[in-house]
Amino acid sequence: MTADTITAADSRINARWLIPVEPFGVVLEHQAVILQGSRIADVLPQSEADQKYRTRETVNLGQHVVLPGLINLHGHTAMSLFRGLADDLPLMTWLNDHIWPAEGKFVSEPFVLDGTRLAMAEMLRTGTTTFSDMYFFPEVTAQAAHDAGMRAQVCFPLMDMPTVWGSGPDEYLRKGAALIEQWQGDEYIMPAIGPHAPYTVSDQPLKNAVALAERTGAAIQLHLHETAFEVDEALKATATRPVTRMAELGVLGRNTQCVHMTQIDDSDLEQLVRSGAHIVHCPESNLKLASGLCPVQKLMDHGINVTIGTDGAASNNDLDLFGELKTAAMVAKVVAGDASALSAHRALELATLNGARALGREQELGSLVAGKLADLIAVDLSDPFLQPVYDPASHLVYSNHGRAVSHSWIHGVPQLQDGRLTRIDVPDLMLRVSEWRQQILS
Ligand SMILES: CSC[C@H]1O[C@@H](n2cnc3c(O)ncnc32)[C@H](O)[C@@H]1O
Ligand SMILES: [Zn+2]
Repeated sequence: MTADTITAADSRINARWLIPVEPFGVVLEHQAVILQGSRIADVLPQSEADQKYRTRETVNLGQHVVLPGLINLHGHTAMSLFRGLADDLPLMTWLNDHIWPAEGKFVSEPFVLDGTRLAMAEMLRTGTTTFSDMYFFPEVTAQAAHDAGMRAQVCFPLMDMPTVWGSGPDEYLRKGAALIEQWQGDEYIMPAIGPHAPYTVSDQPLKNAVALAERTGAAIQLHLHETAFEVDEALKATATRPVTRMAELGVLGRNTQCVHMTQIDDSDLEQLVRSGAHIVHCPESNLKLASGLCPVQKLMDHGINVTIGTDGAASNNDLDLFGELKTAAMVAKVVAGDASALSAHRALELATLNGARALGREQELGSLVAGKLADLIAVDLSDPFLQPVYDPASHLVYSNHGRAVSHSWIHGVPQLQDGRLTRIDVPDLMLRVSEWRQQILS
């Protein structure tokens, strides 16, 4: 090998194990990931990398598993500041009697900035590199994510009722269109449309949202069939199931992400398959609010793209996507009556490649393949709670809970190094969080 066959690159990450997600189900050993700028230049055995690359820096991760950064496809990011404020309640009591009054009182631009930073710190510490948000002041969330170097789909809220962000649907759509115009084409921020739910948005704003999505290419994300109550009330009022109403209004399509979907009959299933819509499974929120259970394996067996989200920290009550994967795998097995449902590798796919597909970015994100964007994480398997290692994929889903995530890179930029955040000032953030706590308690 001569010097001119050696390629210069920015960084090299050596890891004991690597799960590329593509091809499916593979665990490689003693691999090197080569980063150049924002992209993965190569993934190859360490012995070959020695011959082929010279890099400015090398990160040696001797007992770690490297995998694509996780994608949390549904949350209300700033609601981290409401974590633990109202527990042990069903959805509509939780919203009507506790959360919506608190939002009316406290949610503002500074609240969203600090709540988003708190959520991003937690997500980065536990392996998430891309998140989706649906909340008030989305322009603040988008800027905060961009400043922190996190990738985010930011869905502006759309509801009939006035809120802290505007007087009603016309204003939300006007501000939302400006958000889309500002951020469309950005590599980090994906602006999107967030109709809250069928029971809070009437037909005309939904039609306007569909028109905006068609005009701009922005995705639509909405809560759908979260509870049996939602479906029963719609049937009583209109004799139509919400999924059917959404299909008739043109809301369901390949660029639509339906969050929750715990209630699915045969006609719903058929319409979901036909539309190509994606499902965002949020098992811990569904369990805590006693909303219901999404039949993940059945949806996947019908070819529907299923992804995963935590929902907000006020209904979860954490943003640890590894914990969510464990819950998803456990619940899927019971719901299907089949212990082989949602295996560890399939669960990892939910939070990586399937999430990327729902965002329309599966060519760029979701797996460790040369040419894709360098969004990746490392999990340290050397701790006693992860020993011995027979199968790293098993440990990631069934034993880890995000505690062992040690490193992450987004767009090739280090975000987490040996468990320390590089771009978020945690002591300053903690002061602000404690001030919010005082204010909310008073
Ligand atoms: C329009 S901004 C988002 C809006 O949604 C509320 N919310 C949070 N979690 C849920 C959920 O599980 N189902 C329905 N609505 C939810 C949040 O408090 C905001 O008001
Ligand atoms: Zn939600």
